[in-house]
Amino acid sequence: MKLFGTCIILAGGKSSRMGFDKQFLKVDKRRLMYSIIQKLEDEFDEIIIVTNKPQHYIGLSQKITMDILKEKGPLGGIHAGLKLAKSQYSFVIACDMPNINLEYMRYMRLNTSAMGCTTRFGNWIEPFGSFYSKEIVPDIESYLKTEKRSINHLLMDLDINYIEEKKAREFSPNWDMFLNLNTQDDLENFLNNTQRESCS
Ligand SMILES: Nc1nc2c(ncn2[C@@H]2O[C@H](COP(=O)(O)OP(=O)(O)OP(=O)(O)O)[C@@H](O)[C@H]2O)c(=O)[nH]1
Ligand SMILES: [Mg+2]
Repeated sequence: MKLFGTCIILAGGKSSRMGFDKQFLKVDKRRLMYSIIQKLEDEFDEIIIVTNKPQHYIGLSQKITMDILKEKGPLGGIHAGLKLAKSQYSFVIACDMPNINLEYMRYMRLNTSAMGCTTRFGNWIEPFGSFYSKEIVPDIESYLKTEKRSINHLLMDLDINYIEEKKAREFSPNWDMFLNLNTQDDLENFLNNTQRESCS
């Protein structure tokens, strides 16, 4: 089995804060999902999209799958993706992340051990833009049998390698590599900032 061949993109959320389904989010008239796929496809042997609307991906060469454990939030998506993954570790990202940093992904890949690698920010961890091992599938299953849904909380009990904030900021001083567009305001700010950058 390959160690790092798989990337999982989560696209099965409710987008309740944004008000429209974020898997169809467009930036500069282009689907953000397609930009994310393009950015990552040379880095991974397989890309798995875990979606609640598979009919919208017909014709794409990526692997499309759905949650097995439904209505459980992102951990349900990670679970379905890891089960299908061909490699031991998968890089897991969200469909609303426009600034994925490939340099940092490669750094994390080199530092992934045991059950995965994620970034720590004080007591918080960044659950997306992290590597997780297939090994954690049974842990997710037993965790989701309880009422709990928090990725942070689950990871506390697992043997994960953490990259500390200081190191991560060398790659992204303002933390924008973890930006995720949850609200209309997030989207507007992002569009304004990128326009400003491209004008300067
Ligand atoms: N497959 C799958 N993905 C999910 C699920 N819930 C959230 N996600 C994805 O997880 C990522 C992070 O979730 P959020 O940014 O909170 O998105 P969301 O849950 O759709 O948005 P809100 O309803 O506003 O919280 C996004 O890529 C979502 O599509 C789920 O139940 N299944
Ligand atoms: Mg989000």
